[in-house]
Amino acid sequence: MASRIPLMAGNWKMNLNHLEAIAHVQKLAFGLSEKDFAEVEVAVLPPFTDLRSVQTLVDGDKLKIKYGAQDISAQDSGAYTGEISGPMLAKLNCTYAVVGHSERRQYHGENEDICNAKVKAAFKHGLTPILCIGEPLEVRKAGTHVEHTLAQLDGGLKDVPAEQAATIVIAYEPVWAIGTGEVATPEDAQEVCAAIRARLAELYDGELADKVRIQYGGSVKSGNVAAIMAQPDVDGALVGGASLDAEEFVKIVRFRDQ
Ligand SMILES: O=C(CO)COP(=O)(O)O
Repeated sequence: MASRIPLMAGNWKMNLNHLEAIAHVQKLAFGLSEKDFAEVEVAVLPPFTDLRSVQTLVDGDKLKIKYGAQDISAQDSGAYTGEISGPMLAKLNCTYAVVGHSERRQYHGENEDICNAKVKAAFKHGLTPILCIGEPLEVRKAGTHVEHTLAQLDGGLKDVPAEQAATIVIAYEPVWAIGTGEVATPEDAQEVCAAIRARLAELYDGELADKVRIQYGGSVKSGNVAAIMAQPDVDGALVGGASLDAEEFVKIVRFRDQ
């Protein structure tokens, strides 16, 4: 099995302004050690308006914290009011761009075609997409959560070449577990993450599937992260609410100690 470096990413969603962002990243930098960064990749995903502040801090203090955006436009530039493009994010040295978060799918009508175009836009500009997939509660109840999630994976990766797909991050986020305190059991997370890896092997090949990092997201906290990370196909967490508390996020990064 390939050795996949765990990726702990904090999705701040629409929280923390650009000044609060600086204080928050400073707390993370203070709390995390060289050992943490040697073992785990740590990333923050702030609102667009915070990215410049985060970049300045990370560059100025040579922090090992990575950062990225919560969304990316499918377009490069032009008359797209309110959109932020891949070239703009690349210019800010972003590493990641989240694509297809369930809140974008739900509130902004993002479908598979849009997510696919955004995945391609991220790769085109040297950003790593974190493609979010996962089922709503009614689908889970109907027992078709694996098929539903894999269809989103297929849609997001349509016509994405292997050399790009090998570097993508997939986040399995069951919608019913997001912000609800209702965490999926470690077995639930493993079932779908294993199915995602198996589908990557079908779409590409086993070697590629072995390299791709698959995160779990949905009510991850310091108290449940270790059991989730113990699953063989879970390579990290996409953390919402708990990532807004610096001490808690540091504990999540140190999941091995929990
Ligand atoms: O949506 C999420 C991360 O992208 C998960 O959010 P919570 O951790 O707040 O449930």
